[in-house]
Amino acid sequence: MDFSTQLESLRQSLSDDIVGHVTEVLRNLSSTERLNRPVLRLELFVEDADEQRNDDHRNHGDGVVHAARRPLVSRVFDLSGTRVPTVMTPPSMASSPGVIPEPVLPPLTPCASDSPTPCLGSQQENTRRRKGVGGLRPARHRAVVVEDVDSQRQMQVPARSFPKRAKVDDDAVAALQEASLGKFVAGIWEQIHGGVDLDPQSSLEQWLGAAAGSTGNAAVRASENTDRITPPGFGRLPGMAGPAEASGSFNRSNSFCRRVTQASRTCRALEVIVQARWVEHFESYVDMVASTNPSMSKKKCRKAALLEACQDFGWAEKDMRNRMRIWAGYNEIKDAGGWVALVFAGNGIYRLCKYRVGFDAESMQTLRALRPRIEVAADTLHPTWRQLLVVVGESPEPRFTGHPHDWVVSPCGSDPVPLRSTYLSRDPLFSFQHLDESILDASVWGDDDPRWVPPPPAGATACPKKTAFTCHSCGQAQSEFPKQNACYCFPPLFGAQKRAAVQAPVQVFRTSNGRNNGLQALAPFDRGTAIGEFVGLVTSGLQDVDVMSSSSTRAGGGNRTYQIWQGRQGNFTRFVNHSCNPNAQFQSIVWMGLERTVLVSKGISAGQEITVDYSDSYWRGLAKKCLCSESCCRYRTGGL
Ligand SMILES: C[S@@+](CC[C@H](N)C(=O)[O-])C[C@H]1O[C@@H](n2cnc3c(N)ncnc32)[C@H](O)[C@@H]1O
Repeated sequence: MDFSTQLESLRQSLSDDIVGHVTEVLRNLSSTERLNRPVLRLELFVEDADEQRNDDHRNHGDGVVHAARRPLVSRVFDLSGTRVPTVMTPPSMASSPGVIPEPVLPPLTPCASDSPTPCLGSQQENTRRRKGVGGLRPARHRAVVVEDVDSQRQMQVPARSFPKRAKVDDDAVAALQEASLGKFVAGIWEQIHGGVDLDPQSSLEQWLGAAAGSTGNAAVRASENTDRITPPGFGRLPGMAGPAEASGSFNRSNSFCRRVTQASRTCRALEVIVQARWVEHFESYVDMVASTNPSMSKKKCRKAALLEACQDFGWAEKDMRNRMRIWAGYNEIKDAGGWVALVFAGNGIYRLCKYRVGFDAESMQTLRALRPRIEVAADTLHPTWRQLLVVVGESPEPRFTGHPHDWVVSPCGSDPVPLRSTYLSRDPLFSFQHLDESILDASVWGDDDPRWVPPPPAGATACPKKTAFTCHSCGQAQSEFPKQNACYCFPPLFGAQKRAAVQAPVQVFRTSNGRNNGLQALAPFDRGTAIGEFVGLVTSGLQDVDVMSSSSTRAGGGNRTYQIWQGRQGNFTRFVNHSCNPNAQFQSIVWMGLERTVLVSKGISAGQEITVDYSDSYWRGLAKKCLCSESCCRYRTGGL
């Protein structure tokens, strides 16, 4: 019997006997009653003890992760009654121990109906069925700071463990792969959301400035600005300067290199759109030659045009043909995905058009359906990108203006519609202000932010640097300055890696099954990755509207409860729907003394809807049916 057959047979017998016993015993343990959905994760490994000593070197020199290092058995059993299908753990996750953190959404009270408009009700426990209420702005009887909101429709952050980050698979063998349309589209989203600057005017200035700086040639100095653009002494490495100078010189080099890179990126986009347009010129010229020479075959007309082009370009016919084939690919992409797909294409476009893997009618149809969505993202995040199109005679006017999430896109490719229009039937006064940071409801809190968590007394911290703020999770120093910050729990939301200009790659989309809007991931989010902070109005005392309810500990002890309401102000986390089998969850964290709520991925692929579990406290007594369509749906017949 070979090794893999032996493993399979061992796996079978272990699964059926041992697992059955353990599950039965645990099912009756009273300690599991405290868990919402207790699960047992069982992982068995067979390992070579010698090999374990070299644990960091799991790639055995042949680039292959040996089968024995993967779990022999890896299964998750639902102890609440339902057996969850067997999950084979991938090698990269093989070492993550423990139970899968279940997404228990903080008792976020669901947005009653899809209307973000709240109504206030009594603060007493209300157990009868409620109807979702739409209507006017929330009226507060009185701005009351409640210490403990005991009401439904309040989301709370679960006191659960944070979904661990996926382990980087160091053993993965890097292999060159041919580009496919899927990768091409992923590259477009990456370009758009990655902070690339495609403003032709500034790029040109930067390019000239860079050229002047690097050649020292006065003839190419862009302007008197050149000295500002090109860092003095770029040819000198920071190590050659004294420590005092090194940091400043490094920062200037970073900025210079970034600007040159962006300028060359813009030039590349120009090159591709011009080449795509040239193909149209060529075809049009061939048609013209054919119409003026009716006796010539089409083939001969093409050949004549080709030879003429070869002469003008100064290239051999073979080179010209090879290039034309790739440029024709650019043109096909432009026809399906629009100019935007070319401008924001990464380097992958060359390989895609060269090898044409998956370059078929179906792929082009997919790209056609994506085009309006890509345009929404490009127009709103890079409002000047269309100025590049002037070179190919197209209008520089954006089609979509405003914030990226002012538009609701459709998976089928129909035109995006304004966000507001999707709420007007329920709430004629609907408006939504996009926030980067939560704002404090001064009528309730004055300037006393209830999210403030006092730092521990000096000396009580495990942080060696003894800075004022330490992370409650990792115990490391928190700072907005890269050199002082040692907490990397929530990049890119907080701390040194925070990139304010970069928007999370998500879009608000129209759901097809009556849930109004939802949030879709455009790029994958690894398990444990922070997607965004739940921001809105920090207030208190709202009833019968969807709010995130949290409480912080006062300096002198005791809790105070506050709510974050996203009805009129907030960010994209406002559009996350509930699922009984969610792929994200909310997590409470403290960043530099302020409690924050973060939407964290449990493992999300590009194109998936992002969902969380609103929890029982959200659905309890609610006259609404869950439409998550999961087989494990708990509320398909309505609230509990
Ligand atoms: C926080 S909002 C989510 C965004 C919302 N779909 C929208 O268009 O504004 C919560 C509301 O979405 C709807 N919703 C979310 N998940 C749902 C689900 N699984 N089934 C039915 N309705 C859901 C409910 O109307 C709920 O009040």
